[in-house]
Amino acid sequence: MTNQTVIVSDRKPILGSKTITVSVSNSPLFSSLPTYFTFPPRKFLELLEAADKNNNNKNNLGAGKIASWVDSMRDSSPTRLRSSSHDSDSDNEDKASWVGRFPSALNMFDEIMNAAKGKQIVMFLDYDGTLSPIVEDPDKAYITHEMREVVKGVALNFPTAIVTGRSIDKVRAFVKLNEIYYAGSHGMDIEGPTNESSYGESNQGVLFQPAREFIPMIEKVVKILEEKTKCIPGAMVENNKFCLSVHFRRVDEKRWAALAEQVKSVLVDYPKLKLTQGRKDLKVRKMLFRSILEMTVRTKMLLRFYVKKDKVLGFLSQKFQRKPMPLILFKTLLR
Ligand SMILES: O=P(O)(O)OC[C@H]1O[C@H](O[C@H]2O[C@H](CO)[C@@H](O)[C@H](O)[C@H]2O)[C@H](O)[C@@H](O)[C@@H]1O
Repeated sequence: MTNQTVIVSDRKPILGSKTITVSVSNSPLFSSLPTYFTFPPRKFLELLEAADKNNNNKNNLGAGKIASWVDSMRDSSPTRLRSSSHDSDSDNEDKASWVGRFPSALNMFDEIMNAAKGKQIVMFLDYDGTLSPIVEDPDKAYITHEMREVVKGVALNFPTAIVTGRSIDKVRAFVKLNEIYYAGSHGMDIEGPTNESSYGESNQGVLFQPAREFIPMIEKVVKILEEKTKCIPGAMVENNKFCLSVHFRRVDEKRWAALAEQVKSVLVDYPKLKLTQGRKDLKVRKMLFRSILEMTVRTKMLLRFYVKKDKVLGFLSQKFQRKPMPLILFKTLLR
């Protein structure tokens, strides 16, 4: 029997409490998982980790890299220093350019339906900037009632997962739906629906937590970073359980480079943690796990949609090996 880091929890929705670790193969609990969510074998994770180690000390970033992060962070979404009219002008220009670039899912409806014949459609939804607007305070990124109902409706028809960098507890507290999968901490924490759903399967909080042993390290780094960055007004460190984010959005742009330098200097002592740039945040995590989540669905019998970011792009992919095709999905519904 192969021992995998899959955990079956008796935790209740929203507030996690106790967990127990089980071996997965031949487990009746595991076999109750819908077949479209199978997890990669431990060996696969180990191979990825080995590849990661060979990727020579990525946190040893030069000044050039920090400068390019700062530039791309500036471009990633409007900053608080710009006026609101500028924001809406640039948003409109941006929207016009991406609308022109990608096909509309509605115009391709028949093709999508043809592609879906005999397959199970599965939905992957991003949270921040997709189901909720991007806001300055990450603790206030609320989903509207209308959007919650949309997600619930989707989940009643298709297996639906929210994939996010946040911790599951935080995103679940926002979304408050039991019918969906939550993949928190960039896919390092996966939990199934906690009640019966209309697509027939019932799970009781099945978790996949391949980086569990890193929790103490993340907690330590959160504390160090909080201490180190407290002299920079607006800087915020968010503990996402298996990873963390350092938020720049409320920091004066003139201090971004200094903040990035501080983060980098802490990470030098933690070569197992990777530093990547997000939308006005720097993320610290063990590996790029989101792609692992995407690879968990390995059957050709699926048609997968990814709905990501405020541009509301959907990514349609029939086979996990193939590069997903971007298309505009639910343009009016989700904005
Ligand atoms: O799942 P991702 O798309 O990679 O993003 C994960 C991060 O989302 C949240 O931050 C983002 O949204 C915030 C609220 O709108 C915004 O203030 C922040 O600037 C954005 O980066 C979350 O707070 C982070 O922990 C996640 O890493």
